[in-house]
Amino acid sequence: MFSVSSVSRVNDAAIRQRIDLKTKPPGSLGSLETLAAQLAAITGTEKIKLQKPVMLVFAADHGIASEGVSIAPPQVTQQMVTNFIAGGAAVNCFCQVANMSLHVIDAGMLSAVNSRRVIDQRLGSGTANIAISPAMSRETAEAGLQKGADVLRARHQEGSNVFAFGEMGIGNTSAASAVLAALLDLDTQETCGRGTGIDDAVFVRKQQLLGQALTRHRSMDDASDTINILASLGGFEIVQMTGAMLAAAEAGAVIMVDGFIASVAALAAVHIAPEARGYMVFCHRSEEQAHQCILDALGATPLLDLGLRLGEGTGAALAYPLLLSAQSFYNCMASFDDAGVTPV
Ligand SMILES: O=C(O)c1ccc[n+]([C@@H]2O[C@H](COP(=O)([O-])O)[C@@H](O)[C@H]2O)c1
Ligand SMILES: Cc1cc2nc[nH]c2cc1C
Repeated sequence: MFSVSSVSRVNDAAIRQRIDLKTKPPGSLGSLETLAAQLAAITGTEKIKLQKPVMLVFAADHGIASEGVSIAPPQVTQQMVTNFIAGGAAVNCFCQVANMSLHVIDAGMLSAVNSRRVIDQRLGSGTANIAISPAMSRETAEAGLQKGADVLRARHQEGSNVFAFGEMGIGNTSAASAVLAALLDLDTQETCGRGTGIDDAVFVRKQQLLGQALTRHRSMDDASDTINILASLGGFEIVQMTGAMLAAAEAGAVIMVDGFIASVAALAAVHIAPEARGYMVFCHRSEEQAHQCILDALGATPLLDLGLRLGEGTGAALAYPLLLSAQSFYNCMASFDDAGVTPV
């Protein structure tokens, strides 16, 4: 379904040398040097070229939300989508600062919003309750991967080569924690977190429900197959983000991963096509406790650590200026020769 090539390593030495010849002690720009090297390998050794940055926010609802596993009721998903298109959410503010264009995708909310500013990619009216039955059929999960890929390819054709991934979905930390447990063969006690900020009693109930979901899932045939995991435990936004990330990697574009839920989609994408990992920039460390399991599994050090746990793509929008700074120093900073600086 996806044909992803590894990020080329042939110019690694030239990229490293170019960074080392800039007017600074070697390594003194720290993680920004690693980031610049990655962006150069993806977009061009001579010059990093980040073009038309796009934020894609995938929204969907979750059957398990009916169990009260969030601080908010499911209607908030749609209310926040209305807020996104009105320009009033945190992600709108940060995209404006970063000069990123924001696109909102209805991947399957309880009901559609009547607006041409929402991209309709509905896979249904929310998933089934994963504690009781599969979230969706395998066919729906496959259609979701395809729909996610379609929206990405359309933006890529318009000239974008850097894509940030955010989401909105009441109950989606439950789905993401369940998918994570299945992908990494962990216990749901390790992957369950507090999402929007649930109290102790709700947390215990959420752990119980996720345990039930995993027991149900593990009794299925081919329970370790990634698409089966997404179908059984995932969400419509998670599966579409996975497809869109795979299409971005296929197109040779930069993938900016936001918080916990987007990182679970990234992990699923890497399980489907390991080559996709090289295109991914992990933008921030989420407060959701199991985020670290994903970062460890993918060998990722996030750019920011601000204690965020909002989602929406906020951490990715906040990180985009760092990508621009990496681009700027790589493309514009003088070399020792250019500037006549002789450190030894
Ligand atoms: O991405 C994250 O790191 C993150 C961590 C906690 C919560 N969220 C957001 O909060 C919602 C999910 O939380 P919950 O408690 O409803 O499962 C969903 O809309 C996410 O965007 C997002
Ligand atoms: C208000 C609100 C805003 C959000 N944005 C992302 N997830 C959210 C969850 C809630 C509850």
